Amino acid sequence: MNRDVVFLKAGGSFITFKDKPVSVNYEALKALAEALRATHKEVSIVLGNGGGSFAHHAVLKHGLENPVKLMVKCQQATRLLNRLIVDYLLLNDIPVTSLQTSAVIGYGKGSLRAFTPPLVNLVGNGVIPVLHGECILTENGSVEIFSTEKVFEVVANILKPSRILLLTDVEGVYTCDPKKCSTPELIKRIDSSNLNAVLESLKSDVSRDATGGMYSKIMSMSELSRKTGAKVIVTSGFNHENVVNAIRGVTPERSTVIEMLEER
Ligand SMILES: Nc1ncnc2c1ncn2[C@@H]1O[C@H](COP(=O)(O)OP(=O)(O)OP(=O)(O)O)[C@@H](O)[C@H]1O
Ligand SMILES: C=C(C)CCOP(=O)(O)O
Repeated sequence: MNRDVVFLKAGGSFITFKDKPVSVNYEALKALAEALRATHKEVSIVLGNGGGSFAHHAVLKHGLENPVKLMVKCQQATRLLNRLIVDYLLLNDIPVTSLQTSAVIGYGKGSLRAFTPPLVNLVGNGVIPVLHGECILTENGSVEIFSTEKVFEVVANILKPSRILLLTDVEGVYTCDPKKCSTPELIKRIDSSNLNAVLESLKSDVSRDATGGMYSKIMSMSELSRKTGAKVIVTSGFNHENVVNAIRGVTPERSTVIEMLEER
């Protein structure tokens, strides 16, 4: 692939109102469409959408029911949000199509497997595949709740990303939850020198949603940066210039960069 591959997550905190079940933030979708319009011919984008007030809400509601019920209700929620996003982007002339995560990633013979030709062919032909966080049924009938970040971990083996961009409703990772504390400070960079301290400060966020909140996001992305050498940028999806710059490889001033280069 001769263009840079960029993994872009439209986080649930950005594209939905996470505290209001089944609610889409259309202002965010508009911002996403504008950023994609400005950049999709320059780089190869793999888009992933988070679960937000759709899937996280479904898991909360059905988490204690039997695994099959949880799985079908969760997948109904992930499918719905993914479709709303894909249809919105298509209406805005962005060449996207949906890839149902649970149809291309699954367990077989005890390990995680991915059927990647559809993904590779879409990206190779200038189409933006839209994957999503998902509830995945295992061989023994249990359900694994996969964040979009985990999906990126799986497909990164095939489609080596040059950079990974996580769009949320806040400008990056702060010293404390900017929606709850009075003096949050933006952490501009996370690397091996401060990773453990940052994770320690995020521990209390683990239980906020079904995939471990900001703590699990940083855990997963620092590991992926370590494995691939890719820079990960967390920033607000609402700042058009920042998002376009980040997709093009220019780190925005108001963002958090996660880079674990030294241990490769
Ligand atoms: N220290 C922190 N720094 C930044 N955000 C934090 C922090 N602690 C908690 N948060 C919360 O994390 C939220 C963003 O993380 P979240 O896990 O919801 O991301 P997302 O990927 O957009 O969502 P989803 O998992 O639904 O896709 C913000 O809305 C913020 O309130
Ligand atoms: C809750 C489910 C099914 C996955 C959500 O994925 P995420 O919002 O990317 O963490």
